[in-house]
Amino acid sequence: MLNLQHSARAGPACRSRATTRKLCVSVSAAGSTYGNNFRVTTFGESHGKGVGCVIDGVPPRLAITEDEIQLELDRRKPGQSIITTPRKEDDIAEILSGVVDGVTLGTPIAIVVRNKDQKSQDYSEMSVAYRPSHADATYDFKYGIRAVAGGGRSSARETIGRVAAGAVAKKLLKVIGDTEILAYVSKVRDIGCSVDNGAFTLEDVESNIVRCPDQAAAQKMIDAINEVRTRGESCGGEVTCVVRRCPKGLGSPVFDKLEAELAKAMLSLPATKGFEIGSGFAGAAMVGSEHNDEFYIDEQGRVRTRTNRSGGVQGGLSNGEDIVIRVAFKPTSTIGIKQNTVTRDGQATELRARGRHDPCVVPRAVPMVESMVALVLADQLLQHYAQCELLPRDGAVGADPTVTRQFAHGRA
Ligand SMILES: C=C(O[C@@H]1CC(C(=O)O)=C[C@@H](OP(=O)(O)O)[C@H]1O)C(=O)O
Repeated sequence: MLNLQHSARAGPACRSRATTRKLCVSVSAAGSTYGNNFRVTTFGESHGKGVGCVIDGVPPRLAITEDEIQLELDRRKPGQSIITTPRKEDDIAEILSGVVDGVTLGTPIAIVVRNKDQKSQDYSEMSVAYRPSHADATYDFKYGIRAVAGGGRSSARETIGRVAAGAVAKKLLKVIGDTEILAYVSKVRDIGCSVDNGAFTLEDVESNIVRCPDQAAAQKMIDAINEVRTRGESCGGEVTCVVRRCPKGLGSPVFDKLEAELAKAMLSLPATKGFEIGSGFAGAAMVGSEHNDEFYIDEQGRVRTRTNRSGGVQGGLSNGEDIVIRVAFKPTSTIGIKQNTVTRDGQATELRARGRHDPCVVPRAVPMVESMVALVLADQLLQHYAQCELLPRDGAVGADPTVTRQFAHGRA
């Protein structure tokens, strides 16, 4: 039985039958699992005992170590620089199952990170009043209860499970197709940058604390974040992600088109408000002959496109060109500026939030974006092999010889 309340008032105080419509529906398991083949469930709250993930469907005999997972978690962890939340966590990953002597068994992989530096007293005002534009209010509307301290699962801390699972997915994609997934901060407020999407490296991204390979722009971005931070304010930005050497044919028409899956994955990250692929919204102003990516055959006999306004996806399927996406993140909603809000029992009030928060989420969002892209691609890779690579092909020029040959020879 599901109660749909039409009023914005919620919680135990609001149980009026007059405002309640009752529907009989079957309630399915909700929200914390992504993927059908490479299937990831994240668990844990920001101020609970720990957070992590369970990954089911990882192929057996994949080499993966805790160090490889830790490398990604270190890029995501709080307290890493002056422009991130000062909460101090080491975020040490423990693999509990599914891996023996650094090799996957094909059984569920469980990874846990224990929480250590919770300061739950910072949330006393927020137990009474909702933070404007935070998940506080909507979690209460939906569930009638919420983990006040740290925001529970609405905290960016939940993304630890995604990043840990993403490290495994990245490794799988690297081994199968030498696929590389790299993201960087491409905008903070209105400060953009100039980066060659075909050439930047992980070292370029990690060469400064804001994670923008354009050093001059990076300094302006850092200054802008510091300026809002010292005022108790926050600001937004954009992350660009590039996938190099993505196998052709990933994505599943019609509802699971690759860009649809990528959009869902990106917009499931905290604080996201926009998604673009290839030409994105700018494509709406072009004519067809400007926008189309003309085909040609390269020196290795592969079907390529000369331009990449499609962003590596055509007809919902990867075409082998670089996948290029952009994700917009809003300003962090928890700020140290007094704002109007309401209490849980319906009184107008003001709130100046205390606690430790990111003045801008994009520097730490970089590994989160890469991880979610990896989860989408790994899931679609397994789906593709399950359906499309069992029977021989007729040698059409569009087939992907690299990936198909590796698979056929069992080198994965
Ligand atoms: C702890 C992390 O980020 C947190 C994200 C966050 C929020 O509201 O999203 C609020 C803060 O939590 P706390 O008040 O417990 O310090 C951040 O520090 C993390 O990402 O690991």
